[in-house]
Amino acid sequence: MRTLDEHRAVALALAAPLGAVETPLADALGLVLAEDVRTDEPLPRWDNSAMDGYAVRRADVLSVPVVLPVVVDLPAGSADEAVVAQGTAARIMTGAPIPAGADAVVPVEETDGGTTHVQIRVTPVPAAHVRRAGEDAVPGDLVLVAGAELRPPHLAALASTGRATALVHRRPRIAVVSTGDELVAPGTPVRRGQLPDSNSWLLAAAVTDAGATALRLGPVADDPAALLALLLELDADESVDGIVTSGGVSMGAFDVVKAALLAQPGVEFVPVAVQPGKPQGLGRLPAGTPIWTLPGNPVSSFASFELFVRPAVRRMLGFASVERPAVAAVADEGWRTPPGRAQLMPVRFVRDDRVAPATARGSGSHLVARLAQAQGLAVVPAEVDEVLVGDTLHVLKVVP
Ligand SMILES: Nc1nc2c(c(=O)[nH]1)N[C@H]1C(S)=C(S)[C@@H](COP(=O)(O)OP(=O)(O)OC[C@H]3O[C@@H](n4cnc5c(N)ncnc54)[C@H](O)[C@@H]3O)O[C@H]1N2
Ligand code: MOO
Repeated sequence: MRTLDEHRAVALALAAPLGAVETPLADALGLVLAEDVRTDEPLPRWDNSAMDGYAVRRADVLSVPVVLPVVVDLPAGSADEAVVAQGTAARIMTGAPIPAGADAVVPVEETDGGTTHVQIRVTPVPAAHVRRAGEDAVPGDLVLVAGAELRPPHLAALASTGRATALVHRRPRIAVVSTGDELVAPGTPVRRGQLPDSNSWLLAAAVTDAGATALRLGPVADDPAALLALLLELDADESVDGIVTSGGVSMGAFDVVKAALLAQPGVEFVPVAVQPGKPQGLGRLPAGTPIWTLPGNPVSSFASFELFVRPAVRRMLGFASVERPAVAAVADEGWRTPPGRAQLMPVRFVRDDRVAPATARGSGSHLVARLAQAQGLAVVPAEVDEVLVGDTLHVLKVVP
């Protein structure tokens, strides 16, 4: 059997960052910047007012109250090349360029608000409420660094420099194929022996949640020839960057994924010393598309995606750090773990740094109903046979 860490490394090695494309800001959230971004302009672009009020020469308002004629109105967006001559004022709104001659802004609250003449009641400090050109960044300044994930403030920074697009690593498109004759689409009647397909929804959503685009297919029947044809079609499709399957990879007489791919030289099926998630397959199809074939038990699919597929998807997106954040947490309950296999126990945080199994009967790989309670996966090493109350655990946080 392969160890958990060995298989993680093989699974991750199937992925490389995808090529960089200019992408409209509207589509760029969550993608990874592929170039440094510098500003060509000073930011702000010109001296402007931080307040709605009056631009004045401070020397004219040293003795207050004083009444000045208002020579011009400057709303935000004004291109007026106004001049405030000695003994005059301009009415100015937040963001409007400071007129030549003015060196301070008096907020409207400190005046009578007049439009032809204004009474100024307070002497401003030098340069009061003037936002200087370039005080945020000067031309040539590095604003964003290659490798950054584009979060909302990053989009604001790009827009502020005048860019409508960003050069980012392309978003991967990942096909998700669930297999099994026993599966029916959710919402359709379930006769004895059948069950609703939950894995294609789980995995497609997990792909989306990881930042990629999911192409959800299936459930497909236990017909190896038909499945192989579908997988080869996806492999040949240049818009598909990876394939994830669920089910049909263990020792069953009808294990369709294994049967379909057994003759593929680029794909291997290996038991991994982990519970849940022991039967695993992965590799490349003939045209080079990476494929991860995950076990069908829902908790196995979930844990396998987290450990073996999500990091690869994150690498395709261009992330340097591809792992979930990990925390040390204390076991609030004890449980037995399978000997000789690492365990991925779905856990919830019961108090700040204490965790308990999220599903009633532990890490059973069929316990899908309450998997949604899980906030983390406790990774218990293979050498540990029992978790005791108070033990410190390594927990991958699967929800923010
Ligand atoms: N003799 C052995 N039997 C099994 C072994 C083994 O080593 N020797 N391994 C067990 C382990 S561990 C796992 S995990 C499962 C993996 O089985 P498969 O990947 O072949 O998955 P299936 O047999 O197709 O399904 C397993 C289970 O999950 C349900 N399932 C499958 N797909 C879905 C879906 N899309 N949505 C919801 N539920 C799904 C399926 O009905 C089965 O109950 O093998 C063990 N057996
Ligand atoms: O490894 Mo299976 O995934 O235990 O249930």
